[in-house]
Amino acid sequence: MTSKGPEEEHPSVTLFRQYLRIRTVQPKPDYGAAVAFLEERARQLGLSCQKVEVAPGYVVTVLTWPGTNPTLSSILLNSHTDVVPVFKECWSHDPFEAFKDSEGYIYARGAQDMKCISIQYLEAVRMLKMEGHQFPRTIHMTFVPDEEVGGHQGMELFVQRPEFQALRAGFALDEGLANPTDAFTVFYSERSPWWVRVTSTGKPGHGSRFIEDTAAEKLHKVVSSILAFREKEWQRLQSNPHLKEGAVTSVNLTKLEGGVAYNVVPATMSASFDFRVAPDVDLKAFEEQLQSWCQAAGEGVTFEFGQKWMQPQVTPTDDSNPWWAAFSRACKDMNLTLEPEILPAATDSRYLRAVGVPALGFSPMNRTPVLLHDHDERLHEAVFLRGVDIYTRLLPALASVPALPSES
Ligand code: MET
Ligand SMILES: [Zn+2]
Ligand SMILES: [Zn+2]
Repeated sequence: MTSKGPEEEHPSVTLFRQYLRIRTVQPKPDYGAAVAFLEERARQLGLSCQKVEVAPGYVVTVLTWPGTNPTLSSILLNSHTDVVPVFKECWSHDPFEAFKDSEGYIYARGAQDMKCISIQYLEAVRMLKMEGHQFPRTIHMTFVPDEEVGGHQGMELFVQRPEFQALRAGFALDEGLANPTDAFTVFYSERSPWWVRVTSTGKPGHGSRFIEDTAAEKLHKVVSSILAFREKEWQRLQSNPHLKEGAVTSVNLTKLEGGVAYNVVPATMSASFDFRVAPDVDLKAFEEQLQSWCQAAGEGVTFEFGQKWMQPQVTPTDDSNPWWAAFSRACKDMNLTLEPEILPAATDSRYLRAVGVPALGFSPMNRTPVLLHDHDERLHEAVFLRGVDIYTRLLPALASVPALPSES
């Protein structure tokens, strides 16, 4: 598939730009418009469309292309419909206009994360159907809400529903990251998000006095311990060229709260941290470490979790995994270089892997800077169209994986 001049835009690109204009932006996404768009795609493609309301106003939309052998497990192509907020004044173009510049770059929130993939799945299925193909395994496309705020009103609930069981997913594809080089990154695991709020309590009083045991002093100690740990992990990453970012634990101090006035020493202060814990870390020992940092700071220092993922899973990337074998073979046939890695961030794949569905995070965007969540998020239309081609090769391979030992 090649891109065309501005006078005759490729219809897949036009569709992509239409989808980008739907304002599914957190914290108040227009999910209704996205669902209506997807229902219309189902109608155009002749696919069944199921809507599962996992929480009031939170609909998971499932488009299904039945396979010829209903005894086999299915392929699940997942994408989320929401996008993160923007700092509009920092963009070169309106982030919800899907402006395309003269070189073919499409600027929009969601251009990389991950409205491109939703449309690439749909367009690949459309092409394959149009060419008259049919595959043994059923292909389900799931479009889920709420991923960008943790998936708690989306995939986390969906995987517990009977409608999810009924899909009989054997393998899933979900989002990954762009790769600025010629290669494509594929993610077989993720770090566990641990969002931790440390609250320190101490003696209040007049801002002019040397008060002992203040909340601020003790919070400072915890912040220092955690930032020292951050530095240690950063050095470990820097000093070992074999380690990729997802293989070490990261942490950022993301919030500081407390205080009422310059001259009043507050009795309470808190600091919030976004930890991303590497999948090989002993989580029990890690929690004990948090505990001991807080204890070492003094009395009255506690912590609570805003998010605490406890089930890191790894999808095998060797030929013992027939899904990996099919995926990597199809990529090899297309001459794509794959770089398998652990995703530094978190996606809905963690919920799928936790219920036993092997999943790979893959965003078919090479020669593209990683711009998700950034200003001027953009994707070149040629890269987008190449991605459609890539799925038209991956889907036949995955949907034709022969019956597994567990399926016969
Ligand atoms: C930790 S919830 C997931 C939200 C987002 N995908 C992130 O990694 O930050
Ligand atoms: Zn995403
Ligand atoms: Zn995101």
